[in-house]
Amino acid sequence: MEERTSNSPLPDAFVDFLDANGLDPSIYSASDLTPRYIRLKPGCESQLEEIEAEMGCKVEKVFWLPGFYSLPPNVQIANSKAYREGKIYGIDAASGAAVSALNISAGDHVLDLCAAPGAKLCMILDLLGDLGTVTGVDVARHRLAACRTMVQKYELGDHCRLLVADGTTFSLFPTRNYSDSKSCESVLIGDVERFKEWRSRRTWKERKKAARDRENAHMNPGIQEPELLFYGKHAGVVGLSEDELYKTVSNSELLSCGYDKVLVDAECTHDGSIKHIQKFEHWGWKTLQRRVLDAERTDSLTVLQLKLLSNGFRLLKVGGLLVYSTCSLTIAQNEEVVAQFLKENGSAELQEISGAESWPCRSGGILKTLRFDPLTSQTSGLFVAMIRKIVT
Ligand SMILES: C[S@@+](CC[C@H](N)C(=O)[O-])C[C@H]1O[C@@H](n2cnc3c(N)ncnc32)[C@H](O)[C@@H]1O
Repeated sequence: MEERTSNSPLPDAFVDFLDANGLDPSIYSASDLTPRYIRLKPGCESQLEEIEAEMGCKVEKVFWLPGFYSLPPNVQIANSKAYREGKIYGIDAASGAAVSALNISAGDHVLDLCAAPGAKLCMILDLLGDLGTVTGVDVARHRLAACRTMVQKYELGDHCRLLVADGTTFSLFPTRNYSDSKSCESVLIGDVERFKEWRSRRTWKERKKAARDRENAHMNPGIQEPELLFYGKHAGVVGLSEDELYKTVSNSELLSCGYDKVLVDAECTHDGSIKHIQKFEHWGWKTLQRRVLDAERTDSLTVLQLKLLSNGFRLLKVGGLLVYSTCSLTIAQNEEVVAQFLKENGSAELQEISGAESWPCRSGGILKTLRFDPLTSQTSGLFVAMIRKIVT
C-alpha cells in the first residue's frame, strides 16, 4: 500500500475502509483537537491546583463524568509527578462512560473479560472500594503483566485477581469469601495446599510449577487451565485450594453464583481511535492493511467478538448487567454482533443506560446502544451496549 497521498489527516486506504463500512470520515476531522483525558484517584481532588501548576495547563472537570478531567490534546502526562505518584491515570472519557454504564456498586463481583492493559479495570476497582471482587482476564500474558503493574502502581489490587485465559471459554465463577463460596457448593475436603497471601517474589518451587504449567498448556492447547498472574488480599483467592479456585461451574449454577457485572471490551480493529490509526505511519501501511482493513480480519474478529460476548453473558448471574464495548465504529463489529447475540439469547435484554442522557454521544444503529466519536463527543470513538440477564 502507498503512503498517504491526500491532504486529509487520514491515510487514503483508511478513508476507503470507512467508506466501505458506511462511516463518514468527517467524524475524525476533530481528532487533532480531541482533548486528553485523565481520571483522578478518589481523594486527590484537593490537589488539583497543584497538578495543574505542575502540568502547566488547564485541567478541566468533565461535567458529565465524575472523576474525569480534560487536558489540551498534546500534553504528555507520563512525566508528571502526579502520574508517577499514582494520582492520575490516562483513560479516554468514552472508555470511562462504558465503565460508568455498569453502575458498579460496593460488593459487586465484576468480570472484565478483555482486561489488558487495564485502564478500565483500574476504574472498576476505584469504583468498587472495599467490598466485592474484580476478575481481570486476558489472553495475552505480556499485556496482562502490564495490567498487573498498573494495578499495583495505583494500589488498587486488594480485591483483584488477574488470569491469563481465553475469554471465549473462561469458566471460573467469582471468588467470594470462603463462607460465601460454601453456599455455591464449593466444599472443603481433606488437608490440601491452599493459596497464601500473594508475594511479588515467587519462591523457586512456585516459579518451577508455573513454568511446568505453561509448558503443559503449550503441549496441550486443548486443555489449558487459566494462569493466575496476580491476586490481592481480599480477592477471595487466599485460603482456597487449587481445586476450589479452578472449579468450573455449570450453566445452571451460574444463574445464581455468576458475576454481578461483566465488561466485554472486545478485541477489535481499533478504527475509532485515530491516534491508534496514525501510529501505522511508523508501523508501516502494510500492517494497517493486515490488522485493520483486511475484510478477513474483520470477519474473524466478529466471530471472536460474538464468542466473547456470549461467554461473558453465560458467566453473568440472573439480574446481572453486561456492557459490550469496542473502539471500532464499524457496524459489523458492533450492532451486527449485538443483534446476532440477542437473536441467540432469549434471556438477554438490551437496557437503556442510566445517566447517559447527559453524555455527548449519539444513538447507535440499535435503539439503546450508544456511539461516541471525536466530532460528536470530543472523545475517541467507542460503541457501548448494555445488556441485562433476565429470567425466561
Ligand atoms: C480493546 S483491548 C482491551 C482494553 C482494556 N479493556 C483496557 O481498558 O485497557 C482488547 C483486549 O482483548 C484481548 N483479547 C483478545 N482475544 C482475547 C480472548 N480470546 N480472550 C481474552 N482476551 C482477549 C487482547 O489481548 C486485548 O488486550
